[in-house]
Amino acid sequence: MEMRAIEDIAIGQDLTPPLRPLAFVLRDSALSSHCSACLSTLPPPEFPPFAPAFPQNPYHVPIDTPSPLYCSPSCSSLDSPLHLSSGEPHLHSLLLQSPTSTWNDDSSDLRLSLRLVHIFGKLPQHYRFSPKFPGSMSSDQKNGALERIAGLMTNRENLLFGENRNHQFQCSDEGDNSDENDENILERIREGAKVIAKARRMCLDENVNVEKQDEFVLEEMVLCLVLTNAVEVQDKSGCCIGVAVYVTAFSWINHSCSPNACYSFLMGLEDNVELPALRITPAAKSGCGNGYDNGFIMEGDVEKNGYGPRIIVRSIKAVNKGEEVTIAYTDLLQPKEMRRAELWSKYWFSCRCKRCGAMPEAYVDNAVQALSAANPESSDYKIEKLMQSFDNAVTDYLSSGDPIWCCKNLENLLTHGHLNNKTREPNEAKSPQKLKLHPYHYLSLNAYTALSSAYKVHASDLSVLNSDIETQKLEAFKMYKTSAAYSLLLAGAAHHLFTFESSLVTTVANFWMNAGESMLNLSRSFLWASFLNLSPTHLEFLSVSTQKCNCRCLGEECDEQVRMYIFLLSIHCLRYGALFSSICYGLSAEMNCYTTLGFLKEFA
Ligand SMILES: C[S@@+](CC[C@H](N)C(=O)[O-])C[C@H]1O[C@@H](n2cnc3c(N)ncnc32)[C@H](O)[C@@H]1O
Repeated sequence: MEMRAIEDIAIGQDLTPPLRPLAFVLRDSALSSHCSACLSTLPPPEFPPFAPAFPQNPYHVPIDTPSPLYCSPSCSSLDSPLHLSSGEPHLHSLLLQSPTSTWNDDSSDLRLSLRLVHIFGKLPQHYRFSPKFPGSMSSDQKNGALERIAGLMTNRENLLFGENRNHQFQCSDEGDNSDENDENILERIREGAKVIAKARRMCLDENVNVEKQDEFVLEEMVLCLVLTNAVEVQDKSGCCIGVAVYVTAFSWINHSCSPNACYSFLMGLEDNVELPALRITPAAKSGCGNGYDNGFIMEGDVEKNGYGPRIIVRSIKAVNKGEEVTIAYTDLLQPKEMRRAELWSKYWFSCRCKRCGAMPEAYVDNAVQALSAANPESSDYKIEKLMQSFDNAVTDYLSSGDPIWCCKNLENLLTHGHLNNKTREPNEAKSPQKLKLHPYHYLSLNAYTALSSAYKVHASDLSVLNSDIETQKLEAFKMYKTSAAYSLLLAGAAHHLFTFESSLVTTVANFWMNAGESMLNLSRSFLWASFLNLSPTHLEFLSVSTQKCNCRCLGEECDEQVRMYIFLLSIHCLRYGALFSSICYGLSAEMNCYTTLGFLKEFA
């Protein structure tokens, strides 16, 4: 199934109204920090949020389990009934009985499945299960009709029995360790489905002995449907806080590595008064009778949840009438093999989009793997080692929180490309253990992102912890500058790639906004005061900026000027970012930027 434009559509247009999810849940990690109904951030624990406290309370959840929390009684009354009646409260104790289960890391897919089993049970019969689905894609027809619930593909045949794998392995390289992966996913789904079935039976007070596979087929189907259709819900800062499954108007949109549409979320409970029309339609709809025949359902067709993060799809390229509308399921700045590996491990399909099939390879795919002119060719072995070193530096930073060590390591890798001395290529006596990357290389781009963040974190730690010590303030100031410089470099490098692959617009929008905000914060920093009142011991640092100044001003005035230039540059980056954001997210994104700029007027 695929979705097509019903008319010619210009760039930067809404393709759907904001669609409510069929069901959604928070990730385990966000359960204690966000409201489970409206997803707003909860106050810190000293001021307990609206925790269900007493058994007689209607929003009570019998808990020794990580339970949902709500920001208000109304949010609790919206979400608690579904939470309780789906069997979710029993899930945690069941998972505790199998401490080695991989579902213990995050149970959100299981919780989402439980909610969907409950919701699907209430759908009219014709939506529930369509083994003979009339509108399957032609490649699927070879393998027989697909299993669907409420029109949504379960993909169970593929995930569990690998019916489509033979075809997929022919056109992908992901099959190297496929046997092991196949076993893992099979076991994981079987185990997850059993737990869902048990939680459900406990809730219904039925016999919980679920051992034979045919006793949990429905649960398997729904869990596979979640793995195939669920979308990660991100907050404003891009953090994944939840997962949701949407109606077919969204879920039938296929992936492309060069998509013509993107999506974003609207949080909160309020509904828009004027809703944009749905401008896409299922490809198989014409000739298949009405929408019910092919399972195409809009949110109004099912019992309305009335809450949850709404999703909107927007065009990021002009789309012709009848053209397929596609979105990205993965990070488009990754090289082809990484995208394919991720799509395979997460969704179990081999991408058949034009960018993946392009011969010769698209410029962007070459660029994100480019090595510097010093070593234009190098073995995969060395690149893998370098990749590991980058990963280690970032992982160490995320786990130990030592930004300085991370920055040193990453800069060393970027500048010198040093590999661990012990790392030798097999059968190679003494290879020069260096590998320098091009600034567009995906590892460089990831490193700039990490460096920008790590410098900012360290600068903020320094300025808070040692706010009275002049040298520390100066150090913090330098770090803010370095962080801003890396975010600008990142925006510039990604922008170059965007000029060749316009679907990277969402990425560059975020990078330009980040660069603008970083420089804005730098120009507004109170640390300028200490920079301007430097003692003679710091003159060396001061001279770097004054030497470059052609005006005949005094050092202090000159620094004020530098500050103003940074400020002006930040405005340009923010405006540029806002322009791109308005394509991806609509006018509200642009307005947000101008609100920031409105504030800037006072500052100027
Ligand atoms: C969320 S569904 C999209 C709608 C789906 N085509 C359907 O018929 O319901 C995701 C599934 O669609 C298929 N799919 C999506 N994009 C694809 C692509 N670029 N190449 C191959 N298969 C794709 C895969 O089977 C994937 O698991």
